[in-house]
Amino acid sequence: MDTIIRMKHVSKSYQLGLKSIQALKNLDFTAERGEFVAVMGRSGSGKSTFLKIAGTLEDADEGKVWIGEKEIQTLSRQERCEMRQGSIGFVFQKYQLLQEYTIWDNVCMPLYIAHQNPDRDYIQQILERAGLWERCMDYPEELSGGEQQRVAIARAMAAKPEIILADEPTGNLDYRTGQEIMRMLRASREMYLQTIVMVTHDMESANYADRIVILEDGKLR
Ligand SMILES: Nc1ncnc2c1ncn2[C@@H]1O[C@H](COP(=O)(O)OP(=O)(O)OP(=O)(O)O)[C@@H](O)[C@H]1O
Repeated sequence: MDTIIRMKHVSKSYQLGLKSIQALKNLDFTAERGEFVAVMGRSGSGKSTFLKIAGTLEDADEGKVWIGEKEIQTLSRQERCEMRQGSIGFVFQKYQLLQEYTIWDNVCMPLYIAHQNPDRDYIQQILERAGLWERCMDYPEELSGGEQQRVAIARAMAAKPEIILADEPTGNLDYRTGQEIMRMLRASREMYLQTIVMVTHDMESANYADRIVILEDGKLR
């Protein structure tokens, strides 16, 4: 097995005034290269916190996280940022596209931020696979919710990351459009051998994954 994400004994609390909220408690998790994992759990069970820590957007209070061979806690801020830009693509429930930029520029944005030149053939390929090549000079507000989420997935893939982390990617979409998004995620995993970790409330979406884990009491089972 080739482990790409490993989390060991991870704990995370938030301080709200005098109150401490424990979101994750001694959590262990591994994802193998090419695996598609769905994370479910009731509201407030820590799913987004888990994804942010796996994606190195937030630090754990305790425990360790590895992305490939790299132990995150040992990296400098700059190294961590470069690792994230190169290895991890994010998809959010609310798409988070930049309205004043075209679809093409939205998809290329992670590369512009990392001062890299887009691989134009590859970007065209992922836009074609997303069914959006003809729309690439349009703006996000001219697209439907499902189309915007397909742009967000293409954007997550722009830097050819090994890992895609998706937080409720179908949460804003109707059933049929949600299924389209899941098929797109699954197909891109098969084409580019990415690891996908997806938080969802929706059992239909979770069924596209190879494995479903449940977050409960700050731990996965
Ligand atoms: N920045 C923060 N400050 C304070 N508390 C927070 C913060 N982020 C999360 N929490 C708390 O941590 C717990 C876990 O939150 P998290 O967003 O990870 O849950 P979730 O399972 O993703 O929830 P949902 O399904 O409703 O999106 C919740 O009790 C939440 O209120």
